[in-house]
This record gives sequence, C-alpha cells and structure tokens, in this order.
Amino acid sequence: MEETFGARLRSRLDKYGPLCVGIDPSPAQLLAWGLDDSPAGLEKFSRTIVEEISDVAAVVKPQSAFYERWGSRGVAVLERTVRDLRAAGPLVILDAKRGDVESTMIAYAEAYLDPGSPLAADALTVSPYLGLASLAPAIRQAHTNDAGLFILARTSNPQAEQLQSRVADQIFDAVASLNQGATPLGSIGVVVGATVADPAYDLSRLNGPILAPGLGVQGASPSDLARLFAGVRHAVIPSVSRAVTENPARIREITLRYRDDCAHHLAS
Ligand SMILES: O=C(O)c1cc(=O)[nH]c(=O)n1[C@@H]1O[C@H](COP(=O)(O)O)[C@@H](O)[C@H]1O
Repeated sequence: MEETFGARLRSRLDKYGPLCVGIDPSPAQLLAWGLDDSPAGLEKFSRTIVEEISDVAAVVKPQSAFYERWGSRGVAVLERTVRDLRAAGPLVILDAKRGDVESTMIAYAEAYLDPGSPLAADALTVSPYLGLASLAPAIRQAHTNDAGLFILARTSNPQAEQLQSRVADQIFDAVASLNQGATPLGSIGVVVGATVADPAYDLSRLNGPILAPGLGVQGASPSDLARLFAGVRHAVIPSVSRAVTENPARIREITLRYRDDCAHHLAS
C-alpha cells in the first residue's frame, strides 16, 4: 500500500521546508519573461520552473486556469507539467477549485485524482459552496488513491470575508472529523489565506494541512504566518506564485529565500 498524501506531505515538508511554489503563467508573467502568450510560452515558462525548483520545493501548485485559456493545447502543457513535476519529486496540488453536484463531482474526482487520468495530481483544490456533502466523491477518491484535497475555507482575497466567515467553522469541523486519527497528518486540507487579518479560528482540531496563499503580490509576508497559525505551524504550507516566478533568472534564489524565511517564522 502506498503512503497517504498526508504522510507524503509530512515527509516532504520535513525534508525540504514549508513552501509551495505556484505556477501561474498569466499573460503578464509571460510578457515579463519575454515569452509569447501562446502554448509554446506556457511550455517554456512551466518547464523552466520545474527545472529550477524541483529539488528545493516541497510542493508545487500549477494554476489550471492559465492553461485552460489555450484549450486542448494548453491542457496538454498542463498534463506534461504535472507529470514532469511528480517525476522530479515535488508533490503537486492542482489548483482547479472544482465543486459541483455529486454526480458531476464524481467526474472531477476521476479527472484529477484517479492515478490513471492524464491530469492525475497528488491533490486538488475544491470549493465547498455546493455543500460539504457534495464533495463526498472527491473525498472517497482521495482516500482510495492516497491523494489529498484542499477545501476552500477562508480564502486570501479581500471579497471573501463577508461570505466565508459565516461558514468557515463548519468547514473546519468537517475536515477535523475526516482527519480524525490520521497519522502523521490527515490528507484533507483547507485553504486559509496568509492575508487574513484575524482568523479567530481554532485550527488545532484539523489534523490536516493548511494551504496558505497570499504571500508576495497579495500582501502577506512570511512574518505574518507565525501569528496567524500559532499552534498549527507545523501543518502550514505557505504558497507563493508571482513573487517567486516573475524573474526567470532569480526563481531558485527567491524560492530559497521564501522557503527559509517561512521555515524561520513557522519554527515552533
Ligand atoms: O487555492 C489557491 O491556491 C488560492 C486560494 C486563495 O485563497 N487565494 C489564492 O490566491 N489562491 C491561488 O494562489 C495563487 C496566488 O498567486 P500569487 O498571488 O501570484 O502568489 C493563484 O493561483 C490563486 O488562484
């Protein structure tokens, strides 16, 4: 039997330090690199990041939207990127934020979490806004395939608070019960933005990973992590995309700097 996603994540974070590098090949990023906004540009951007950081980043998170812009040619680049990353070592969280009625959720779960799928990743971001129970097929698929999920709970964008603050605790309760008894870490994670001013949530019950995007361009810095995630620092995966990848000549250097800064601020 393979190790669970939570176990693989625990050992990768322990070995490489707490950081997820996001691959977000937006038109602006491609332009900054002097690349065409085209599938060939996506390919060069993605391949360069895979080569620069696979041996130093615990986790990598490609953003599906930027590949989907190019239809099947973009998705083909995403497939290669996910496959190359997994072969090189990092765990891959595919950021597609899927969520739908149960029957459709079965298909999303197969598309991203079945090891036989061309887009199979280690974990997927999912949205709970069709009801936590609608995510059941993805949870089943994750458990069957030793994969993981990251459920949006309190996202990094300023528009999120009014809606999400009403339901975030329900999501944390559900995730806590899904991860009960898992060692060394559950495979069902949550997303809590590093930009959140005062979360006031008890995250210690989760027994699962916390993906924390929002570092860099969205305004959070590694020093925010310690206060925000006091008591659960060992389970945090800080995530940064544009701030690490905007200059192709400095990807590795800036990745190492973020990684070491995050490790410093998350040391318990
Ligand atoms: O699920 C995510 O990764 C995510 C959740 C969230 O709350 N906020 C957030 O920014 N993200 C994603 O993380 C990335 C952030 O990119 P940067 O702002 O360039 O670091 C984007 O791909 C977002 O879609």
